[in-house]
Amino acid sequence: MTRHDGAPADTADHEVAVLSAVDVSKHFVVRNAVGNSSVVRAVEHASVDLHAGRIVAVVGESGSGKTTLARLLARFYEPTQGQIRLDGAPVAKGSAARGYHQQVQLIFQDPFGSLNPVHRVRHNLDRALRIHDRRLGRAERRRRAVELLERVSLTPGEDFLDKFPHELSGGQRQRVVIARALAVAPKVLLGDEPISMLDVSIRLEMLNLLGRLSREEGLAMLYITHDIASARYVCDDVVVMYAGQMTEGGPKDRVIGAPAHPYTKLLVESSPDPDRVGTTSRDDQFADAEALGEPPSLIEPPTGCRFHPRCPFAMSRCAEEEPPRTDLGDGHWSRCWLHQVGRADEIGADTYSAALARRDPAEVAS
Ligand SMILES: Nc1ncnc2c1ncn2[C@@H]1O[C@H](COP(=O)(O)OP(=O)(O)OP(=O)(O)O)[C@@H](O)[C@H]1O
Repeated sequence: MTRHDGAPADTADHEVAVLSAVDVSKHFVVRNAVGNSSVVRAVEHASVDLHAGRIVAVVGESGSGKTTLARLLARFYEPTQGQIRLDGAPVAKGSAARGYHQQVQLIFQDPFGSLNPVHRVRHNLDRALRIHDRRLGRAERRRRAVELLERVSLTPGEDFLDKFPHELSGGQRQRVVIARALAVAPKVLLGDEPISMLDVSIRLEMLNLLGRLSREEGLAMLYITHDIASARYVCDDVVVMYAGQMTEGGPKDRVIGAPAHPYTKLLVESSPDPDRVGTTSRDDQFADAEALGEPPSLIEPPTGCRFHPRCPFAMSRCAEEEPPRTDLGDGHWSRCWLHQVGRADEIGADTYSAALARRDPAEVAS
C-alpha cells in the first residue's frame, strides 16, 4: 500500500518506496517592480511515496503546486525544508545530479520543446544511451535505440531513427521523449501533464503506454494532471493538492469515488465527465470550480485550512487551525476538521453546489 503525507513508509507498506518526498516545502522569494520581496509558499509539508509498478496521480487546480512537487522530486529544485529519499536514503543537498537522473526521469507537457529539433531521433536517443553506459559501441547503441522505440510502440523502430522531431506527430514525439527517458534505465518516471498537449484522439493510447510501463516493467510513476478521468483510468493512488498543500490521498477509487475532503468533492463534481478519459482541455477542466472562487494567494495564504474560504462546510475553527490528518483505513486519509468533529458524513450527503447554497456565512470567520 502506498503511503502519503508523513506516515513512516516502512510501517505502512512493509516495503521501502523507490522515491519519496518527506514533508517537503518549497518557498520562492519574488520581488515586485519596486524591489520589495515576498515569499511564495508553492509547496508546504508535502509527502508522497512512489513504489515500483504503481502510479500515483497528483491532481489539483492550476497553481496548487503540482509542478513544483515534481521538480523537487526530480531535484531541479532543492527543498526549502524536508527531504527527498531514493531507495529510502536521503538525497544529500548538492550531491551529483547525474547519477540521480539516471534513476529518476522527468517528462514535460510539451514534447516538441523536450527534443532537440535540429537532431534526428537517433541522435536524441544516442546521447541518452551514451550517458547510461559509456562502454556501449555504436552498433549496440543503434540496436538499443530501435528496441527503445519499439518499447514505446513506434514500430518498426528502424523507420523512426532518421526522422526529425518536426516530421513526427505530437503523440510520436512524446513517445520518443519517453523512449529517451527509458534509455538510462530509470526506476522512476515523473510525468508533468504528459498528455495534456496531445491530440484528444491519442491520449488514451499514451495512458495505456504509461500503464504498461508501470505494470509490466515495474517503473514507479508520478502522474500530474488536471484531468480526474485520466487519473482514475491509469493510476493506483491519487493525491489531491490545494494551494500548495496535500489535502487528501489514497487509493483512487476511494479518493475519486467517495471523496473525504470537500475540495476533492468540488474537483470531482466540477470535472466535466469523470468517466471520459482525456477529452477535456485544461481550460474546461474545473470550469465550475473557477466560477466558485479563485484559488488563494500563496504569498498570504488563508489561515487555518487553506480551503476554508471556499468550503461549504467551514466552521470558525477551520479559519483558525490547520486540520490534522485523519487516517480512514486502507491508505486513505484526509485533512479536514469534519472528520475530527464527527461530521464527515456531510461531505457525501449532497452535491457541493447544494451544500454551498446552504452555507451559513456567519459560520466562516474570514
Ligand atoms: N520559480 C518560481 N518562482 C516564483 N514562484 C513560482 C515559481 N515556480 C512556481 N511558482 C509559484 O508557485 C505556485 C505553484 O506553482 P506550480 O507551477 O507548482 O503549480 P501547478 O499546480 O503545477 O500549476 P499548473 O497546473 O498551472 O502548472 C504558483 O503560485 C506559482 O506562481
